[in-house]
Amino acid sequence: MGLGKNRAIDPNSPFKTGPPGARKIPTPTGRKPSSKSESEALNVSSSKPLPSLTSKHRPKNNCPCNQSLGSWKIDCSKCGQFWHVDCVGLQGLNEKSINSLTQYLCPLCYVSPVPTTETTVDVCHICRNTLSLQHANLTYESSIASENIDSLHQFCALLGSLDINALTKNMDTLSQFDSRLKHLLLKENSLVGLDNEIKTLSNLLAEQKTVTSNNETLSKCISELQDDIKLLHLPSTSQTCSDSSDKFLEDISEKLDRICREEASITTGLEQLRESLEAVQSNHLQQPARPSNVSSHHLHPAPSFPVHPTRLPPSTEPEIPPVPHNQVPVSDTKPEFLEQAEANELKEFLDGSTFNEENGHSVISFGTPYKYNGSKSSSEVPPFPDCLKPLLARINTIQSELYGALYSGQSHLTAPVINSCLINRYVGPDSYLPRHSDSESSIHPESSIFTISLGQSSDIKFTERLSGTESTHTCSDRSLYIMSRRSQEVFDHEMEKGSISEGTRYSLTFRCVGWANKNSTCLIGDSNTRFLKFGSSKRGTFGEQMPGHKFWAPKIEEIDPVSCMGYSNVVLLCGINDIKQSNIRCEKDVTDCFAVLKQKIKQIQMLSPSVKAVYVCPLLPTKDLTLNRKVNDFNKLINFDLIPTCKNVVCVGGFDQFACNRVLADELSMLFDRYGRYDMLHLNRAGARVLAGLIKQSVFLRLHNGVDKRRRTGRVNGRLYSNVVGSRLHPSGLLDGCQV
Ligand SMILES: O=C(O)CCC(=O)C(=O)O
Ligand SMILES: [Fe+2]
Repeated sequence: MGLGKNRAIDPNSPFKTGPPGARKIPTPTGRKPSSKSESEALNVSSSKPLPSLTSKHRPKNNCPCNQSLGSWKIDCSKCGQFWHVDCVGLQGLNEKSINSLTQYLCPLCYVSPVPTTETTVDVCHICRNTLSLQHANLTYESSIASENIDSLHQFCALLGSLDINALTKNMDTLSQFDSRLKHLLLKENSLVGLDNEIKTLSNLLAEQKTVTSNNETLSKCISELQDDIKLLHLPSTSQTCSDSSDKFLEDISEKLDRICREEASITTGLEQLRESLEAVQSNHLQQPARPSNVSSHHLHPAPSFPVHPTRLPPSTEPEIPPVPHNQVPVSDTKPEFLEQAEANELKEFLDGSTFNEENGHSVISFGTPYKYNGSKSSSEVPPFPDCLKPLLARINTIQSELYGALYSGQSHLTAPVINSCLINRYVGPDSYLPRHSDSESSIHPESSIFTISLGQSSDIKFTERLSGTESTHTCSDRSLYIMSRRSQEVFDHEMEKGSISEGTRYSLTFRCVGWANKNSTCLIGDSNTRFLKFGSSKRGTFGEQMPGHKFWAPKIEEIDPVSCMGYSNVVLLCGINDIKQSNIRCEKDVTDCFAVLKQKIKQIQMLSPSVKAVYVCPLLPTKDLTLNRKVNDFNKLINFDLIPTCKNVVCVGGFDQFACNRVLADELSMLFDRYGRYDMLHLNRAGARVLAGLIKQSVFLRLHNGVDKRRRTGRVNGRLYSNVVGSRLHPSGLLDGCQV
């Protein structure tokens, strides 16, 4: 044990000759030096010469202080000289600790390399130790430095021998190879798609042939049938005739059955062929075609709706299970919502107002302008008149109650505020309201539409678009009915001619509208979205130009397509909790997780025609390299399968910023989780800020066709946006899959 070596030695230790002492023998109670000679001896700077430390005749059993101080003695492992522990600055050492020392070098034997004992008889021992330590450090550092210099030399030599030109060329070739590979992969994808389409078409054509031959059989059957009928008409001549007529009837019913079956198969075949041809022509393979006039409000007569959404050929895509939309045409009604007096006052006000003619009825508006297709009113809309204000307040109370019930326990959220009123006037049985839905993107997706009826009662007809199911709601005088904005994605409503008899009906329709709702965003994500907040307050991450709502989906299966209904943008950040499960081992398992995500995206698009684009965030890198391999597999599928094959799906770009040395960057992530464990995958607030910026950037770039209007530039943070979001992630070179 080298304890003595590293201990600072008390410079005041007196070195005096004295009576011998023994280690482990405690001396009587210690005392402070009191005599003049003692205090002089303690002063190293005193002119009095130090005792000769090299004296051969120095008695070793006595501490050189020559005092019998009350402390333990310790002997030097080298020279055997005994010292009081106090004299060598080791106060506090007791018998046990002295015995546990394996080695102790006394101040006389501990030799500092610089300066040497020969030159430093007069040098204080502290200085010797300090210098020795510094020297040791220096030696160590210079030994390392020389090693480093060696490697530096080797590196420089290597650099010198490199042919930089050849290297650059090789890099170019490699990157060309890389892009060709991506191109080929893409091509292969679309070739497979085309191949499948051709197969389906040729199958259908084959069926068509059968159809033609079926047609021939059909006409043959019909003529046989006609013959049979003729025969039946012949007068019966014998008894056997009734038997044979039974037989005839049997034959006929059999033939009729056959005809029905064949006719059904012909119709289906033709229908399929037509659908498929349409799909190929319009290259519109996923979304159910939405008739262009559906969203137009108060303008067109009832359009026809496809009963089935157009599907991809069955061999390429699995059938998408339909999602229950959980919506009803009318979510609530209140029969006598208005008091008679209030109703009379309102009627009087409306009878004296000037309305503008529209299709089948006339209108007047108040508050925030509500724009819809076919609207003829000017953009100058008067504020709410005093007689409508109490009604508006009552409706807002109901709106906040509805919102509160929908998002109970989330008191930080603010309910939509009803701010617009459109009043329709219908006069007599010729008046009507064309089939439409109130699905304008300016209407708050989480709000409801409130309609109060005054005067003649009438029927409002609702049609579920996909199934064609119809229902009717009767609106009596002074009543209120409520429709959710979400329900507008799946139901149309109209008032048919003849719905009211002679007289006038007013309908006062209240909505929450605003220009920013056109960019309403539904963010569905896992724990890495926890710091993201909608709202224009200081703490909001997306600002007032991008209002929205956050929904929690830790796993892909928990993404609820219903929550997206009525939003313009859907942002998805989900999947890491799926692929990190221990049963997800190989690429195929990751592909299965991805397939669920793809299916969810299609369901969202099928369910909600308002959704203009689905923005998919690639999975963030984690700090686990093994997990990152699965992350890469998943992200590859997003870029090489999802984006090229799905319309209106955008990959949020710029995620390479989150990685440093192939793992989630420390400065953007949490170090520890709330249990104090090392956190592998969560962004910290700085990371969340970057994430929000990237999402916002993707949404705004697409919204403005590649120009970031917030900065009035095609550049993002001074970099070309194509470098930030596009080219790196999207192999086809399209702007991150954006198909505006
Ligand atoms: O008159 C009604 O009850 C319906 C009015 C309506 O649908 C509308 O204004 O959008
Ligand atoms: Fe409407």
